[in-house]
Parts: sequence; structure tokens; C-alpha cells
Amino acid sequence: MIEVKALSKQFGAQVAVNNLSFKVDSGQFCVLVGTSGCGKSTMLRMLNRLIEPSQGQILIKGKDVTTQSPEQLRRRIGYVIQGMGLFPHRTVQQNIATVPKLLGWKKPEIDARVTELLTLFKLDAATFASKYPHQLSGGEQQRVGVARALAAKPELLLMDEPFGALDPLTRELLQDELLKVQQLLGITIIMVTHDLEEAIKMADVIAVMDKGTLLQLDTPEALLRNPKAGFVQELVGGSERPLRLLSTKQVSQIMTAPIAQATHPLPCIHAEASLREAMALLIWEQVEQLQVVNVAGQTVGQVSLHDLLQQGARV
Ligand SMILES: Nc1ncnc2c1ncn2[C@@H]1O[C@H](COP(=O)(O)OP(=O)(O)OP(=O)(O)O)[C@@H](O)[C@H]1O
Repeated sequence: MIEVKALSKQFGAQVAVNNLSFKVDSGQFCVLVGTSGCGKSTMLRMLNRLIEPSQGQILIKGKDVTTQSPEQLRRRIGYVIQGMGLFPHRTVQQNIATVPKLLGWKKPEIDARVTELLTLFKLDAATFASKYPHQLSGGEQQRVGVARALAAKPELLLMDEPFGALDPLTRELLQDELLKVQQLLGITIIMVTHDLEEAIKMADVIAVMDKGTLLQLDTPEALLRNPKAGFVQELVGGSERPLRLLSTKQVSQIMTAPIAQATHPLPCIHAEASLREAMALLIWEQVEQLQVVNVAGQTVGQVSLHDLLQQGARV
């Protein structure tokens, strides 16, 4: 889907991005992490030509991005930044309708899309469509920001610290919603974050950057198990590593067959919960086994302390 070839950007004497090359497959969620000033936002903004590279090439679906005007390109690529960037004098409906309107969609088609997106992000259309950004909470504004970016059905969504300004609970809620929406729509997402826990939760692949270069591009589990020596190891290798490893998998991936008849009831965990959540429940409840249930509340398996210890261990 995206191929970045030997991409560099200098601002005067400052090298912000230095000879970066990587590929992101269609439908993948790629997260860029690294310390402040390492070039993440510059990298992201070159993808939709908000910044022009000094050297190198970007191909999207095999086509060089410079073969289209920046405006044409940006209509095909969703872009979400921290602190919304909504148009303050336009309603939620008008904000979301911006790009479809520019593309000449018909009114009924636009209205249907706005309602569909508001519903997808759990915002009641009758209540929210006519509101202005200042009448919304931060979390609601951010949802509208993502809905606006998805309005014209882009195949690629770029997100720069989209949840950075939100409280931890709202942040987690929006992360879960975004993951569901991505699975539903199958779009490719490239997201910048400072937050390694967020990267591990959201990413299919994590790109670790330092001083304008790409140090490692790997799945969260591979990154945690085999970080390259130096900065990547420092970033992921602390005492949190076993718990972060537990965050990369769901209970359903390691559960075993349910016990036919448990002598006494076990605490329940959802099959979609992370192994980290399962570990927390085991500690909290002082038990060594959990019963795994599906959305309908039916028992589908069990998971034990022993299984979890193995998953978080060095191999
Ligand atoms: N327009 C610009 N003019 C000059 N220097 C710039 C410009 N934009 C970015 N830089 C410099 O390029 C480097 C990379 O900046 P960038 O914003 O890409 O980093 P970042 O990793 O996204 O940082 P943060 O996480 O703090 O947002 C920084 O040293 C920054 O000062």
C-alpha cells in the first residue's frame, strides 16, 4: 500500500528525517514511536504532502504521490491531529461533510454518510449533527475529527497524536472504537504517538524512530522480544516488558478447553480481554484460574496463571 524510499527532510541545517525506507501493507495499522523531535510528524506530513521531502520518494498503491496535486492527494487521505482542528464556525454535520462536498457528492449521499459515521462513533445524529465544535467535549470533538477524516472513504488514514489531549478513560474508549472501526472498514492507518502502551495496543507494526532515522520496524511482540541494542532496547526493555508482552495477546488466543465441572465458580474474563487484564484479575481475585466467556456470557474456555506466566516470559 505505502512504500517510502530513502526519504529525507532538512529544514536548513536541521535534518528532521534521514534516509528513511519502509513499507506498510494494505489494511495494516502502523504506529510511529520515538522521543520528541525525532521526526515522526515530519515523516507523517510528507505522506500527504503537507511537507515536501528534500530527497526520496513515496509511493501509495504503486503511484508516486507527486503525480497528483497536494489537494487531490489529501482528499484521498484522511488526516487527524491532536486537538481536533475542526472548523469552529461549521456544525458537526458541515465539518464531516467537508471533503465529500469538495468531491461533488450529492446531498442525500452526504447526509447518509454523516449519519453513518456519527452512529459508528456512538454520537446520536439527531443530537450532535447541528452542534458546533465548542459545544462538544474533547472526546466528542476528537470522534468528530476522526469521522471527518473518514468521510470520503479514504483507504489511508494518518493520525498525529490523535488522543494525546484526552483523559486516560476517554483515550482508552476511543482507542477501542478506532480499532473496531478499522477492522470494520479495513483501512490502512499510520499513527504517531509518544505512548508506547498505546502503540502496543493499537499496532500491527511499530516503527521506532530516533534522530530522524528508522531503527526497527516490527510487530509489537517481536519488538518486545528482540529489540535492537541501544535506543529500542532502552525504550521497550524496562521492568514493564513482561506486562507489555501480555498486552499483545487476547485471552482467546491462549485459552484451553473449559473444565467440565469446576468444583467452585471461577472469576470470569472476556475472551477478547488482553492477557494483561487476565493477569490483573488473577492477582486481584487471588486465584490461579479464570473462566473465559464470550459476548453472550457462555463459557468458552479457561486460562491459568501458569499459561500467563509462560506468555510473559523470556523464551
Ligand atoms: N517547519 C520546520 N522548520 C524547522 N525545523 C522544523 C520544522 N518542523 C520540524 N522541525 C524540526 O525537525 C525535527 C523533527 O520534528 P518533528 O515535529 O517531526 O518531530 P516529532 O518526532 O514529531 O516530535 P514531537 O513528538 O515532539 O511532536 C525537530 O528538531 C524540529 O525542531
